[in-house]
Amino acid sequence: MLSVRDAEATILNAIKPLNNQQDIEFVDLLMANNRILATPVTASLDFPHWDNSAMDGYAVRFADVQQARTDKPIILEVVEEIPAGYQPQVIIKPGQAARIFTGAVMPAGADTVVMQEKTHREENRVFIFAASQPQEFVRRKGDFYQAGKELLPAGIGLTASEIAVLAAAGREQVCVFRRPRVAIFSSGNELVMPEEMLKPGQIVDSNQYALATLVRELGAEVLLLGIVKDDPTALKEIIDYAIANSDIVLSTGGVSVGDYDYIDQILVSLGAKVHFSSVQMRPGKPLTFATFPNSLYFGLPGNPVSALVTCWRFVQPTIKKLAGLAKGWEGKFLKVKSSSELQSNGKMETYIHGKLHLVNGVYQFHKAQGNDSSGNLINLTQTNALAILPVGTTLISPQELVLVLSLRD
Ligand SMILES: Nc1nc2c(c(=O)[nH]1)N[C@H]1C(S)=C(S)[C@@H](COP(=O)(O)OP(=O)(O)OC[C@H]3O[C@@H](n4cnc5c(N)ncnc54)[C@H](O)[C@@H]3O)O[C@H]1N2
Ligand code: MOO
Ligand SMILES: [Mg+2]
Repeated sequence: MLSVRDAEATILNAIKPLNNQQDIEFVDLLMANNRILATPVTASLDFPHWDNSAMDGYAVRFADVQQARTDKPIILEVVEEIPAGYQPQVIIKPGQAARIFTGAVMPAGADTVVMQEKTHREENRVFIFAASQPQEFVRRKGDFYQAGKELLPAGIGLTASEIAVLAAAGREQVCVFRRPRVAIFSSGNELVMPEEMLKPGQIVDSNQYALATLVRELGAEVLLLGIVKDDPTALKEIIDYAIANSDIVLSTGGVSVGDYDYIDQILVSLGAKVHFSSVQMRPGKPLTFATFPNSLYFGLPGNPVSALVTCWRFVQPTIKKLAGLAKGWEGKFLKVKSSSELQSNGKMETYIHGKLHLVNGVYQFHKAQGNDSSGNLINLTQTNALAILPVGTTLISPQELVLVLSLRD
C-alpha cells in the first residue's frame, strides 16, 4: 500500500499553482487580509522619506554638545520649533538648536537629537546636560528601505503588517491571486440536510459542513454542491460539473470497496488519471486522488473523522500551495510530549486527534478522551492537532515525545 509520504509527494507534484498573469485580481487594501500577493511590490519612496527625529527634544550640531555634562551644560540658542508635518525653514548654525518633536523633519545643519529629559529650557535658550553620540536619535532617510528595491515578494500572505507597509507605500489596491475554487459534495443515499426529519437509516450530512468550513478558513472559495445519491448517473453528472467549475473537487463517501462505492470507476470513465485509491494510514485508508487537466480530485472517505483527517493532512497543504503561497504551505509538524498513552496496530501510519495544550509554557499533546471510532464525529470537537504514530510504532507512553501535526497557524 502507498505510504503517506509517497501519497503526499504524488499530490504535491500534481499541483499547478495559480498563474501570476491570469489568476489575479486587484483588491482594496482593507479587503486584502489573508490574501496572497501575486506580484512583488516596490516603492518609489525611501523609508524614512527624510531624516527625522526619533525623540521629543532638540536638534543640535554634535560638535556643539559633545563636551556637555550635568555640571557643565552647554547653552544653545533655540532658533525654530519643528513639529511633525512641518518643513524646517532655518539652517542650524554653530551655537544654535531647534526644538523638535518625534517624527519631525531634521533641520539642515543639525545632525543629532538630544532628548528633552537631558535638557532644561529657559525662553529661547536650552541647556544641554549630556553628550550624545553623533547622529543619536536621528532616523536617517532610507535607513529602513531604499526606493526601488523589493519591498514585498510575491507569494506571501497578507496580514496586518504587510497591509500597513502597502498603505505606507501609497497603495490603495493590491494585486493578489484569486481565491482557489473548491467544489464540495457528499455522496450517500443515507444523507439528509440538518433541517430534515430523519427517517430510519438516515443521518445528517455533516461532512459538507466540516469541509466547507475548513476550506473557507484556508481562504478558498467554496462551490457547495450538496448531497448526491449513490447513483452512477447522478454522480457522473455532478463530477463532470465540479471539474469544469473548480480547481479542486472534494467528495466524501463512496471510495471504499462496497457495492455502492462508485467514485473511482466514475473518475476513470470521465478520463481522470487516478493516482491512488488507498493510503497506508488510519483513519483515511480509502482515499482516492485523481487528476483532470484543470482540476485535482480528492475522493475522501465518508467516515467523518477520516474525511477531516485526510483533509487536514493532504488537502490543506494542497489548497495553500495551489493558492500561490511561495513558502509555508507545508503542514506544521512538531515534536511534543504526549500526556496520554497513544496506541497503533503498527501497520498503518496512525493519526490520533486531540489538543495541543500549553503546560508551563511548553506544548503537550492530549488525546481526545471519547471513543476514537472514525465514525465518531462527536469526539472530534476542540481538536487542534493530530498525533502521528509511524508504521512500526505501536505505543507512545505518557511523557514520551510524539510527532504532532498542528492544525492552527
Ligand atoms: N470491507 C471493507 N469495508 C470498509 C473498508 C475496507 O477496507 N474494507 N474501509 C472502511 C473505512 S476505513 C472507511 S473510512 C470507510 C470508507 O467508506 P466510503 O468512503 O466508501 O464511505 P461510505 O461507505 O459512503 O460511508 C462510510 C460511513 O461514513 C458515513 N458518511 C458518509 N458520508 C457522510 C457524510 N457526508 N456525513 C456524515 N457521515 C457520512 C456513512 O454513513 C458511513 O457510516 O469504509 C469502511 N469500510
Ligand atoms: O480508516 Mo477509515 O478511514 O478509518 O474509518
Ligand atoms: Mg462505502
